[in-house]
Amino acid sequence: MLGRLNHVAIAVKDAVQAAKVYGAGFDAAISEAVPLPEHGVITVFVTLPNTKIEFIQPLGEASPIAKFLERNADGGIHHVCYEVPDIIEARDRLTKEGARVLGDGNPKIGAHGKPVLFFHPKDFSGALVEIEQA
Ligand SMILES: CC[C@H](C(=O)O)C(=O)SCCNC(=O)CCNC(=O)[C@H](O)C(C)(C)COP(=O)(O)OP(=O)(O)OC[C@H]1O[C@@H](n2cnc3c(N)ncnc32)[C@H](O)[C@@H]1OP(=O)(O)O
Ligand SMILES: [Co+2]
Repeated sequence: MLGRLNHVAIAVKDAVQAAKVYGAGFDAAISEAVPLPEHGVITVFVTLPNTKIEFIQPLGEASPIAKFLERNADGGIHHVCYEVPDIIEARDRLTKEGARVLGDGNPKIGAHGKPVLFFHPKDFSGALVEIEQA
């Protein structure tokens, strides 16, 4: 049921600035900054051969990453995103195992135009986990 590692997200104050060193230092492909108001973030993606780095910057007053950045002023690894073949089946299996799905439990469309869900970090050894419909 577990697919590819779709991305590793790093929360930062300035996503464009944070991605610069990846472009200049690694000659990596950097996306445009994309605001996702429904998720309270601006995203900038760095493409790797086998996954992506997702830089996320707070957007709006109620950004879910605001407190994370208060705790980690220089930024920090925020979440990992795994692809799953069937997001509803994955949600139901994980909640049956006791993992707490965040929000109302219904998938929302994420940065790649696919349904996504998040699970509480306390149920995944301190790591915030996102799943994305492959
Ligand atoms: C979907 C678009 C895009 C995509 O890829 O497609 C994105 O990924 S958008 C990403 C931004 N959206 C989200 O992160 C949604 C899910 N996140 C949340 O709902 C919150 O961030 C939440 C509930 C995980 C934490 O919110 P907050 O920090 O405001 O809550 P607390 O301060 O009460 O924290 C509770 C507890 O969890 C620890 N914590 C918080 N964030 C993380 C984290 N990223 N990794 C690990 N642990 C985290 C925090 O330290 C608290 O622990 P405690 O021991 O109680 O102090
Ligand atoms: Co993400």
